[in-house]
Amino acid sequence: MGSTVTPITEVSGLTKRYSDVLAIDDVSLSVQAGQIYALLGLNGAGKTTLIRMLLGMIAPTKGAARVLGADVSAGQRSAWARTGYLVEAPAAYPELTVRENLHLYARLRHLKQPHLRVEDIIERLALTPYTGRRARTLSMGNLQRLALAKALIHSPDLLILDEPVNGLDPAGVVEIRTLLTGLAREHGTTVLISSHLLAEVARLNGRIAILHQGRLLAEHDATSLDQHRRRHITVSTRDDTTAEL
Ligand SMILES: Nc1ncnc2c1ncn2[C@@H]1O[C@H](COP(=O)(O)OP(=O)(O)OP(=O)(O)O)[C@@H](O)[C@H]1O
Repeated sequence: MGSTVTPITEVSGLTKRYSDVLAIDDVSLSVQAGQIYALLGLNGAGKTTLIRMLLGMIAPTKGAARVLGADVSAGQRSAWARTGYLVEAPAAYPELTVRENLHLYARLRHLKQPHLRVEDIIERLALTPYTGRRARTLSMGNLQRLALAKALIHSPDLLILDEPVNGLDPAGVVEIRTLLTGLAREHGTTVLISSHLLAEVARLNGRIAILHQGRLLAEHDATSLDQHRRRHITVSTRDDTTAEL
């Protein structure tokens, strides 16, 4: 038996141009099963653009991306059933309660035993006190939790999260970190996450890809980043100053 392991996500020469802006510039990377892979970059680095291409929401200008065996760059949609995602602002049906929203998502995903899944995910995302609240009355942090619950409701093999801790208080950030590392460790879930916070992604103990002005500058294992480098990784910004990520 061969021991070749197919990456969960494989990106090769991926490029996205918006008229004169090269949002993603010839990016190649691969994400292995069960890995936590963080895209780290400043505002405008291209994180959301890359994630949207991986989800098949936008087509690349050039290059290829395969996700869970599907050629998403060519419009194949088969990865959707095994992928959970959260991209940009969390969205929910504003007039439905937290529980009603989750039941709706469970139906959209054709889940068996939707009631059990909904109750389980409510507990795991600490949404129990809010189940009867309409989504429009939730705080930003709890709306973010609801969006994560939606992303996880079908126990996906791959979780793609664009800045998932935005809007969460410090305790919420720790909860989400614990949830993500637990999913990867105990369930083998692959997590692809974007962030502009180096300290936060370093704590996930996965692989970190530094994205800047659309280019993938470097990849590091979080464990190999010592405290000094964690504090001092800087990149040149467009105006030639440096900024800490
Ligand atoms: N639809 C679009 N039309 C034109 N330019 C776009 C479009 N979407 C993104 N861009 C540009 O592409 C670049 C990358 O944007 P992107 O949103 O991917 O970055 P980001 O790293 O996710 O930033 P942020 O952290 O602020 O969300 C930016 O210069 C942005 O202005």
